[in-house]
Formats: sequence, C-alpha cells, structure tokens
Amino acid sequence: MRTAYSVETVRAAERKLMAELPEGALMQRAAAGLAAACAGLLGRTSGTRIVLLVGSGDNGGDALYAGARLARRGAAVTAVLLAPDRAHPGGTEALRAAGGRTVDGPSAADPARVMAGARLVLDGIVGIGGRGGLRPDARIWAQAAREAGARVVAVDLPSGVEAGTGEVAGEAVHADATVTFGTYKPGLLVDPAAGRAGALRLVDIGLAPHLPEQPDLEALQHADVAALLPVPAAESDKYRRGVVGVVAGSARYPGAAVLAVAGAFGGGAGAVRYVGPAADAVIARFPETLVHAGPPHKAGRVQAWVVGPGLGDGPDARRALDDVLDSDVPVLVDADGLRLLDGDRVGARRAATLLTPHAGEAAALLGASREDVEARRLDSVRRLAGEFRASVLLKGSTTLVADGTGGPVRVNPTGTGWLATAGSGDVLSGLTGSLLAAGLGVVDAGSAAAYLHGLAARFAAGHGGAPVRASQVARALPAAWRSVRG
Ligand SMILES: NC(=O)C1=CN([C@@H]2O[C@H](COP(=O)(O)OP(=O)(O)OC[C@H]3O[C@@H](n4cnc5c(N)ncnc54)[C@H](O)[C@@H]3O)[C@@H](O)[C@H]2O)[C@@H](O)CC1
Ligand SMILES: Nc1ncnc2c1ncn2[C@@H]1O[C@H](COP(=O)(O)OP(=O)(O)O)[C@@H](O)[C@H]1O
Ligand SMILES: [K+]
Repeated sequence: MRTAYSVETVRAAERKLMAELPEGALMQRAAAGLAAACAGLLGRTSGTRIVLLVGSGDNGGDALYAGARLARRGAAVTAVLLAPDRAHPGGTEALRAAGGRTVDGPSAADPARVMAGARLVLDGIVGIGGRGGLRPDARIWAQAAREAGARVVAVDLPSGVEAGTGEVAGEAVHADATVTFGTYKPGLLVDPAAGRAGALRLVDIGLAPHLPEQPDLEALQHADVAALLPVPAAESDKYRRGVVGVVAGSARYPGAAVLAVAGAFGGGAGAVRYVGPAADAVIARFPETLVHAGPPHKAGRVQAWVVGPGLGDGPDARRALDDVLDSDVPVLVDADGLRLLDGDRVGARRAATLLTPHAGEAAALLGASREDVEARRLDSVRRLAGEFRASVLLKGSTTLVADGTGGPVRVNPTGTGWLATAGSGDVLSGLTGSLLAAGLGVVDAGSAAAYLHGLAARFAAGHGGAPVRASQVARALPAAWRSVRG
C-alpha cells in the first residue's frame, strides 16, 4: 500500500524526527537519497552538466546539498539562485566547496545559455512550503529547462502544485521524475498535480515511526488487491460467492445493461440477476444471467444492488431506484440513478450506499461546475461523501474513493486515458457490485474494482496503446485478476 499524509502531518513528524537527530542530519539524508536517484537516472555523472533551480527554503537546500554530492562525483553543477540573499547558506557553501558555481537567477541575462547542454535540472524551487503556482521569475527558468531538453527531477514535489490537495493554481513544473522524502504527499497521487510529477521515487529518511497510523490517502498495490479479492472456497456455492442484482438499461440504452452485467460477471459473483427492460439483449450476450421483469424486490435473493447505468429518467426508472434504495443490502448508484437521487433517502439507509459519479455527475450533485470538480478532486469527493452520508467513488483520470466518515481516501493508481470511452463506467459499476455482493466493504470494493478496471483497460489497450471499447475492458478483467493474483 502506498500512503500519503497531509502537509501538517508531515511537518509534525519531521519535527519529532529532527529532535532526535543532530542539526542538519535530516537534510543530508534527503540530499543523499536525491543525489543517488539522480546518479542512477543519469548513468554517468562525470562531466555531466546539471542545473539546480534553487528557491528560498529547505527544498532549495536539498537541491544544493544533492548538487554538491553530484559535483564531487565529477558533474558540472550550476545552481540558479532564484532568491540569492535567501538561498540556504550551508547548501550554497557546500556546493561551492565541491566546485559547483552559482548564478544570480533574477539578474541572469539569458536563462537559455545557463541551461545549454544540461542533461538534468533539479527543481528545488519550492516543496511543501509552496503556496500557489510558480511565480513569473521561476516560470522563466522552468520553461528554459524544458526547452533545453533536460530531464527535470522535482525535489520532493513539482514546484507550483499544492502538496496537500493535488490542485494546481497556475503554472507548475512538469517533472520527468519526482524524488520525494519520508512519505508520499497527496499532490503526488491526485491529478492534476500528479500529472506533473512523472515517475515517483520515495527516499526513506526515517520518518515512518513518527507518522500516525492512519494516512490521509491510500493507494492499493497488487498485493493489497490480491488480499481483498474473493476466491471461492472448496465448499462455496453461488450464494456464498455473492449474488449481485443489476438494475440498468432501457429500451433506448440496452447496451448499458449488457456492459454492467459483463462487469458483474468479471467481478466473480456467484450469480448475476438482471432487472429491467433490456433482458433480451442481456440474455443474448450472457445466457447465464437470471432475468426478472417485475420490481427489484421481487427478483429473488440478492446481496448487493447496482442501479442506474442507462436507466433513463422515466417513472419506471425512479420507481426501480427507490425500490432498490429501500433494500437492506449495499447499493451502488451510478449514472442516471445519480440524476434521480433523493439525498434524504440515501441518508436514511442502514446498509451501505456507494455513489459512483464522474466529474460531471459530481458537479451536478454538488451544484458546482465540472471544471471545479476536476480541479479539486480530493475536496469534491470528501464533500460529496459528507453531504450524502454515503461512500463516493469519483471517476476520472484519478479515481478516488471516500467513505464519508473521514477515513483515508483511496486513490487508484491503475488506469489509462484509453478508459475514457462510452460504457466503461457501466462495466465498473457491475464489477464493483459483484465485489460488494461478495461481502467486501464499500471502500474496498470500490478501490479494488477501480484497480482491476484500470489494469484491464491497460491490458486491452496493449503495449504502446490502442483504442479500446468498454466491452474489451470487460473481456480483459480475467487477465487483470490473474495479474493481481499471480
Ligand atoms: N527541514 C528539513 O530538514 C527537511 C526538509 N525537507 C525539505 O524541505 C522542504 C520544505 O522546506 P520549507 O519549509 O523551507 O519550504 P519550501 O522550501 O517548500 O518553500 C518555502 C519558501 O518558498 C517561498 N514560496 C512559497 N510559495 C512560493 C511560490 N509559489 N513561488 C516561489 N516561492 C514560494 C516561501 O516564501 C518560503 O520562503 C520539503 O519540501 C523538503 O524538500 C526534507 O528534505 C526533509 C528534511
Ligand atoms: N482521463 C482518464 N484517465 C483514466 N481513466 C479515465 C479517464 N477519464 C475517464 N476515465 C475512466 O473511464 C470510466 C468512464 O466512466 P463514465 O464516465 O461513467 O463513462 P460511461 O458513463 O460512458 O460508462 C471511469 O472508470 C473513469 O474513471
Ligand atoms: K520542488
């Protein structure tokens, strides 16, 4: 499991750790890890030109000390001091003593000349102390680094992103890699900031014992998902494995029913019940499905419901939604179900409810704009979960799952832009419902499903990448299971 902590928590842990160590030792640990990561990335340091972009805080200090270490290995290191009178004094001295040179950033005539021939640029402009986007002078240097074609390695975080939220208010550095210290920060895992971080490398500086048990964010890895996935025991029967009910599709959108049922089979349910007007289409594709034409509560035993994909917004759709919400088993509400949703009814439920909006649906539920939700994903998912007293899975380039009780938010590390295709959300609904029916908690079910779904999409897109259809994502689910369990 990858975990991330808020800036306040990181600061508090750092204070405790620093109190145990000699002055400056922590920064040396960070710098040593950073220098080693850079050396690994470069392959050869001797004679290599490296430029450091150095701000006024300890983030710049890390860059300077790492630069000194690389200079001692033969690199030609130039530090651009963006605030020359406030640059870390010890770091500046160490770099000069190691043979590195410094340039006064604000008065340098030609950033392109300073950057010429640089293979690596270290972004030590700001770290967790940064507020707002890059300021104009820093922006010029970040752009010069890009134009020089150098690899950009961010120190702790790409400068200009909000460490605690993943928001980007203005311009931020685009890094090829980020070397972060002690723990991940939310901004490294949540878009849009995560999209600026490149490949992540965590340097152990001994912070872990001082961090609280409960992180702010969690990202599952293969082993975590493998431990969650239900596997039939010798004496399993279909009810023990879980029966999932799918209320989806309409005369207009029969495909949504087919895709949700495909996802449900891909999640390993013992049986899938389908309720709705698209039974013929469902049976044609999946003859294993148990279909029912009456109200959901008459369909027979079900351990979790999925309601909403392609349901339409007519009176039948509303009745079916309310019927399912009246049940005492976990319910996943998606798509049209979200448009018809009665918040009071959700709040009154005793069993778990999981809402799975994309940014547009989340915006409608929050009375915000889509852009707003996409810019502030973490805040949006937490607010939705709080307002609806339900768990929420917010879909998109970073899929997040929040439980509404202030527990850690799960962030999905798999996926690909190829997944942004019509119907892929329907597959995710069925898949998640299947895991709910197997008895997983809502946050586990949502995050394990998002993980498998993203992995399946990557497999379907193949090496190098190619367009995929939602049904191909469903078809790749067994491969995703095998990859995780293997
Ligand atoms: N204290 C330590 O011994 C350690 C510090 N660490 C490093 O220290 C960093 C935090 O250092 P600081 O607390 O000094 O803070 P930063 O170095 O992140 O930045 C603080 C400075 O940047 C200025 N600033 C804020 N926003 C800005 C913006 N948008 N543009 C330009 N300047 C801006 C502030 O005025 C302040 O002077 C971490 O990110 C990490 O890199 C880690 O190495 C762990 C050890
Ligand atoms: N840029 C992206 N990168 C990765 N995954 C994405 C991106 N955009 C959308 N997705 C994923 O694709 C799926 C789309 O679901 P949704 O928006 O509900 O589509 P539909 O309603 O057509 O099924 C979700 O799982 C979502 O997380
Ligand atoms: K930085």
